[in-house]
Amino acid sequence: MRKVQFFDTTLRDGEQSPGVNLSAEEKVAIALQLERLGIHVIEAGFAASSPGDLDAVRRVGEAVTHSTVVSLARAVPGDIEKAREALKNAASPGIHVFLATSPIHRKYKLNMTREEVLEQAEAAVRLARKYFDRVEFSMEDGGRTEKEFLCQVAERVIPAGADVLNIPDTVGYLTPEEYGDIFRYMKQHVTGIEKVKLSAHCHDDLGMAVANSLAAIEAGVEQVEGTINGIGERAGNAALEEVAMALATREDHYQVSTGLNLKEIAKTSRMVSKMTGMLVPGNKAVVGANAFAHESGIHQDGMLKNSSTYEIMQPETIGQEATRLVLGKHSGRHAFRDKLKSMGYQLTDEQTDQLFGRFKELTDRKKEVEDEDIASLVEEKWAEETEIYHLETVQLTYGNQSVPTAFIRVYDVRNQQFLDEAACGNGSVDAIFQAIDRVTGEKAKLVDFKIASVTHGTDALGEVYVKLEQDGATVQGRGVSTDILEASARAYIHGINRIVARRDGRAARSAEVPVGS
Ligand SMILES: CC(=O)SCCNC(=O)CCNC(=O)[C@H](O)C(C)(C)COP(=O)(O)OP(=O)(O)OC[C@H]1O[C@@H](n2cnc3c(N)ncnc32)[C@H](O)[C@@H]1OP(=O)(O)O
Ligand SMILES: CC(C)C(=O)C(=O)O
Repeated sequence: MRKVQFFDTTLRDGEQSPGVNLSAEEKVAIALQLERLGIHVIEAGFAASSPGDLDAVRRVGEAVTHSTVVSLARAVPGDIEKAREALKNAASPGIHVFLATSPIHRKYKLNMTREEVLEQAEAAVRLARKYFDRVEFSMEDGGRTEKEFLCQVAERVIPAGADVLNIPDTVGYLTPEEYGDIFRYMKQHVTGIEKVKLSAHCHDDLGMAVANSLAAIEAGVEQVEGTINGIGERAGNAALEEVAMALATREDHYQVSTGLNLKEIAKTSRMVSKMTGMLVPGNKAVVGANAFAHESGIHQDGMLKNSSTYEIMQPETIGQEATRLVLGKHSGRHAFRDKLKSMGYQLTDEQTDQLFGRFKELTDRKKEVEDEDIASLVEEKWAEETEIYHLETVQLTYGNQSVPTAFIRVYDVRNQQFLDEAACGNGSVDAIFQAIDRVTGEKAKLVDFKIASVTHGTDALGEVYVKLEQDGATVQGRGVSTDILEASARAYIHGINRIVARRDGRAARSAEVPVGS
């Protein structure tokens, strides 16, 4: 199978992302991880850009042992000398010389004629070749350059010593077909093209960087350039992890091998995100947090039956934790049952169905249902099975100028009737507890009261614990709700139910409690 090598420029073009500034230590750490990933060429920086970057390029060059380490350089002797100085002790050094070739760049940026560009490109490559065994030459803004001029530049730099010829789509302007055509055209028209590797370097201004890179590979390039997580100047570069996974997953189509250690992808992505401070969006292909997460019931059911129904690649392939079935608004019974089972609950079909209804109600109020939410639902259900008074309504009147008043309606399970009462209190919770005492006819002493958040966010479930005492015996009560006052009422009634059950000799059926593992 044809081989395609990966050129990573996270440490150079990636660092050109606004706000990103990597220390030499960080560059070395990322470079060593890129080497573990099997990246063939690592662009460590732009030695002439600052003494700090020269030092970083030097340190990367000396730390990395297998991959080739290159420095970027403009087509001027000063930059080439700096790259040479930075990489003189590198195990496998190289240089990446560039000069813009497009009419726009020639006219407005460089103020150079075509002939001047040809001469400067050739001279720079000739000098670079004196110092380096591996010389890459890039025709900046090649994507917007006249095709026959690209060929003329190529025919000047190849004899001067370039061994890699890169045609970047610097401003992310081309369509995949147009980009592929450039390489096909050059292969047909450049004398000596077989002596060099052709390379693709794409930017993502129109969201086509990965598609363009793949089109270039189809057109026969042997090297693809990009960055981890697609970071880089403006909208960024081609995301190498996406290119790698497209080639691996669709090997049947592309028919190329990369030799990359794909299992290192997730780790590399996390490291780059952490060190650059550039967060990976959840829906990002391959490495986003949701790339292997399934939320909807129909998909989750399919996944549980066979993962190939909704996954074209496995998270393990990129060294990622297993697929996540996220329980939420769109989940169905299969996924819910699977979750209960994985948490160690053994419930009857009837219990599961009843809980599923509540779970659906909860998902209308809460975006993502976590394991703790499920545990709370199950425990709440069990509490109800031992229930004597069931809370129907809690209603509060509160104002900073008035006495808090609570109205409580409970269902008396034994006598099958609704009971109403109201009471005032020192505060909202006190008013609720006093109204519950009245409606149940019980009098309990509150000895402890704790509030905890079960899950995260403003829509989190709140959990209230109470400890009640009556006639020297204490019981605990627990209530859960997205509203903390409702959770308080539930906890208190739970405690009262236990007091009554105990007094009436009705042993709480705690032995039957399904327990989470
Ligand atoms: C497409 C790319 O990503 S290219 C890489 C872009 N990366 C960077 O620019 C990051 C590092 N850059 C830097 O630190 C600085 O720009 C430096 C140190 C390289 C140069 O700084 P300065 O000397 O102050 O020049 P400045 O950046 O303002 O302007 C660039 C100069 O280089 C010239 N130039 C641009 N590209 C090239 C090139 N490939 N070869 C030769 N000269 C070039 C410009 O025409 C301009 O020259 P002028 O001063 O005669 O008008
Ligand atoms: C230096 C070149 C390859 C570049 O980064 C670009 O054109 O985007």
